[in-house]
Amino acid sequence: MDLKDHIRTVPDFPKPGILFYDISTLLAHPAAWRECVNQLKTIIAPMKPDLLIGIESRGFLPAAPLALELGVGFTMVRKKGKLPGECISHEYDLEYGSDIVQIQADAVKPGQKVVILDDLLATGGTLRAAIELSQKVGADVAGAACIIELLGLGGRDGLNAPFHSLISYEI
Ligand SMILES: O=P(O)(O)OC[C@H]1O[C@H](OP(=O)(O)OP(=O)(O)O)[C@H](O)[C@@H]1O
Ligand SMILES: Nc1ncnc2[nH]cnc12
Repeated sequence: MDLKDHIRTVPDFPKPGILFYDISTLLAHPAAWRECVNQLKTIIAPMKPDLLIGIESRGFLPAAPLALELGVGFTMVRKKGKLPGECISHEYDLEYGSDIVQIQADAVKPGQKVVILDDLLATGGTLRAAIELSQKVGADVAGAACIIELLGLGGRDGLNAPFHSLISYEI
């Protein structure tokens, strides 16, 4: 099965000139979504993670079922102000300005081996921030994976962890 057959592209979303890669159609097709989770499992199981980390919000979608499949916990990296209790923050640069991601302070035990998931890698800024945040709270980041990788933006080059993607597009 070709997962690309189940990714919808939407021109000019969320702004003119952006071609949006929409995984809604993949999620809506149980067999294709099962195949996607299986492919992620094949890549991630050999890393033997203790915990999976999903990046808000579309990263939660592959990370949560995969954690169940692997029999490990799942935790969330979220935008600032969304998580209750004590949180650790990491600020990162955007094209214009900056943003802050957070994780709960007790979400990762020191030295725990984690794998970080998102739906899509573009510039890599979001995943890079999640990797750095995870390392800040003491995680051993064994790897990171996305369903979709947009090539030509150098996204994977700035990542301080082994990176895997299931499908890629030249943009
Ligand atoms: O590699 P980058 O250039 O950082 O872009 C990729 C990020 O952008 C999208 O998230 P978005 O901020 O749209 O949030 P969402 O998942 O809540 O829709 C996507 O889900 C990744 O997290
Ligand atoms: N082109 C794109 N499609 C979907 N999600 C994205 N996140 C960043 N760029 C994106």
